[in-house]
Amino acid sequence: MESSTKLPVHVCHVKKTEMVINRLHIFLHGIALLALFYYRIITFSLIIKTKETPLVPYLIVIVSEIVLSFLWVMHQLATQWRPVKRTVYPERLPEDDKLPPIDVFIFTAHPSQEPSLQVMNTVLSAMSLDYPPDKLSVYLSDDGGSYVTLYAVREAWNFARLWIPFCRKYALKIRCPESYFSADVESADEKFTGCSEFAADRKIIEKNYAEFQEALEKNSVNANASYSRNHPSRIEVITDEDKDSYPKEMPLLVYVAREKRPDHHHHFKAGALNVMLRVSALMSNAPYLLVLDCDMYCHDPSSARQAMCIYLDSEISAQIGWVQFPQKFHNIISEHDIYDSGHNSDWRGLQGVDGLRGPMMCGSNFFIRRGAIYGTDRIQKDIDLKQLKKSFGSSNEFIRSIYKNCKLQLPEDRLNPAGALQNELQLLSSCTYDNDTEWGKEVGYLYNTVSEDMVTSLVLHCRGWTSAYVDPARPCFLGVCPTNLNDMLVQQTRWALGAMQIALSRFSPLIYGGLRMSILQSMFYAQVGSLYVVPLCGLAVIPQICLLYGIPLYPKVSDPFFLLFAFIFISSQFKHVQEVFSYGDSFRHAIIELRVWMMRSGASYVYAFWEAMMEWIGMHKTNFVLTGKVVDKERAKLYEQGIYDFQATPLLLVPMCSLYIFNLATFIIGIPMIFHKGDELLAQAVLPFFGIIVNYHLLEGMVFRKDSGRIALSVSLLSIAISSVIFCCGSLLLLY
Ligand SMILES: O=c1ccn([C@@H]2O[C@H](COP(=O)(O)OP(=O)(O)O[C@H]3O[C@H](CO)[C@@H](O)[C@H](O)[C@H]3O)[C@@H](O)[C@H]2O)c(=O)[nH]1
Ligand SMILES: [Mn+2]
Repeated sequence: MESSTKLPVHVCHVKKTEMVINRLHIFLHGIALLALFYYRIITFSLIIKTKETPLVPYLIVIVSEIVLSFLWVMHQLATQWRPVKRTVYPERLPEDDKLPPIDVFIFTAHPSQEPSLQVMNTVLSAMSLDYPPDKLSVYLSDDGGSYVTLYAVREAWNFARLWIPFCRKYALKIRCPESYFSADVESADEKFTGCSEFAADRKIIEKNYAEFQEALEKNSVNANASYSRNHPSRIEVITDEDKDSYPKEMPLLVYVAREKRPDHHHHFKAGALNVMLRVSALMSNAPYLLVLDCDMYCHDPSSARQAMCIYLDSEISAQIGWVQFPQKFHNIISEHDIYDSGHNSDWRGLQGVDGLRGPMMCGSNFFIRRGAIYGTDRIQKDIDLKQLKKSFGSSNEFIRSIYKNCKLQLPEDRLNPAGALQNELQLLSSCTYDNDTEWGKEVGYLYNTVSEDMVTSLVLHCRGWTSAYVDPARPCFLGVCPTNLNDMLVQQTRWALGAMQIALSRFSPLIYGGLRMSILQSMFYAQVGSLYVVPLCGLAVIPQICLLYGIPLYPKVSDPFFLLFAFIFISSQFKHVQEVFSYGDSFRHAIIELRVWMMRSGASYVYAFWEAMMEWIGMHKTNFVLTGKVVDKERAKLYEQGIYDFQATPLLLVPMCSLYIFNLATFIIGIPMIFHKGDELLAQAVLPFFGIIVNYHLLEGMVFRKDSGRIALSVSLLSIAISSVIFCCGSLLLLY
């Protein structure tokens, strides 16, 4: 024991080889970019004098190169400067009685878009985490206020009474029932093969699970009708008939539906999170919280202990605000994740930013310190109650809970809240509680964006909190991600919109963050994807038009500067492939990432840019469009075969198809021109050629495919019309 207490619970290694490669690349590529801008300044001043090339297209290309270089600098410096890898040793933690309590928050918003069986699996997996049950409380936030969900959570509690003891008795590695029963038994519990007691227990549980599943399915028939946007709040501790005692082996399970009224803005998930903070403060008030989306279950039951390795590491514990685990997905096929919905590039980036002051919160799968999110460390010692109420709202009980210093002094009637406690809970979950307080502005999760996780992380990092990224070999959490084009683009639109909303707000990363935290860290938040729409014009439209008219925008092949452009292009592609390889992915995956990035730019980023601008000038109100979670068997088949499913809304398809057709047409029509002026126009021919090859699947979808997932003829025709419009408008620019 003596020696084990001396061993570290957590070690952080700098990935030295990668760091050297990254910094060398940043240095060389950075110099090349400086040389490029030198070239552009020289040639631009020449053009002004000679007037041989139209100014406007040339300027658009320069602006595009500036934006692209800006995004490159933000990305490289923030995510590649100091990549690290953490290792944790939960077996070296102190005994269970010394571990701090944890409150788990799970969010669901719609009973039919988020099937209750999936949600309950998340609830059950969280309840069976390998953590002392008296120190674990699980809260389910139901934004749909649905009786279908309430019924499901009660049934889940009944099933948990069997499930949790079973998990503990056999120390199961998989504690999400759905995945346990669908997993290959050999791999799930190989140590018990041949054990008759285990086989008998398992059979009983399996039968009970089947009944539970059936009950939920029956009850879900009216799921859609049970969704409500107009309901009072409802907070219920789930127990059996005997409300006076709570089984010892069971963590507390609480159902929370906050009040919703049609004429109130509910601030999406951030609003729900803030209600959960307040409600849980009166019920269990754990100092640490685990936040989970309803589609993200706990796969490795040791995640809470792994997180505690960071929080209890005395060298860093005082500053650590949150511990983020990656989101990994059980519904993707890694060999052909054709929509890149595993987002491996994002997780690679988090390894990098973890070497600075830590990753952002990614909405789900993170443990956070309650005090950090309240901002309690910023409260002055002599502050009076009136001021506290201005920040935290009118509830005395809630304010008292802050000063209980997260000690568990639980109300006696919490299993069946009535009287004063019930009144307080109703107040704290009412839709007007936030009014005229600091909730959503300075306290709790911040509002006014659909990326509440990003802006809240930014502000907490600015307040001096750090964070840690733990990515063990066995995923701690597994979820569902989009496996069709439509859902992927809708999700990307929301994320890009969120980042753009933040950039246009008072929390604009480079200004707000740059002044308050390390500049490299603030660069992480400044990677605003929707800015890619600018280089999209500069690289996918203007050079192509100029190609047709024989107007060169890049140096001649015989000019030494041509090598510079070639170097920049090749070096960035090679670096990308190197990053993909070092994360353990294939070359094919690198191409998919490139292709998906182009599709996002040609669809999601365009709309996100537009919507954010419209909102900024007050012409539009954004909404949180839930990511699809219901699997359509027909469409799933296409995904399993690695074939793109173009049954997406035409709004998303038309911009990218128009750009594809435009590039294809300009390249083909431009071939004689390339032969005629190859020396001057080679670079301009490479651009459309590259786009056509990388996005060949679009051509397949429009022309060669006959199945139901092809691109509809109407979309192709509309895209041809729009590409002609692009050509005409672009040609007009050549006049200037
Ligand atoms: O008004 C709302 C809207 C959403 N949710 C919940 O928020 C979660 C995330 O929604 P989902 O549709 O699954 O979106 P994703 O795109 O998968 O979510 C990612 O992106 C979100 C920010 O855009 C983050 O909040 C998530 O944690 C992150 O996983 C789900 O549990 C929802 O039930 C609510 O509780 N209330
Ligand atoms: Mn999700």
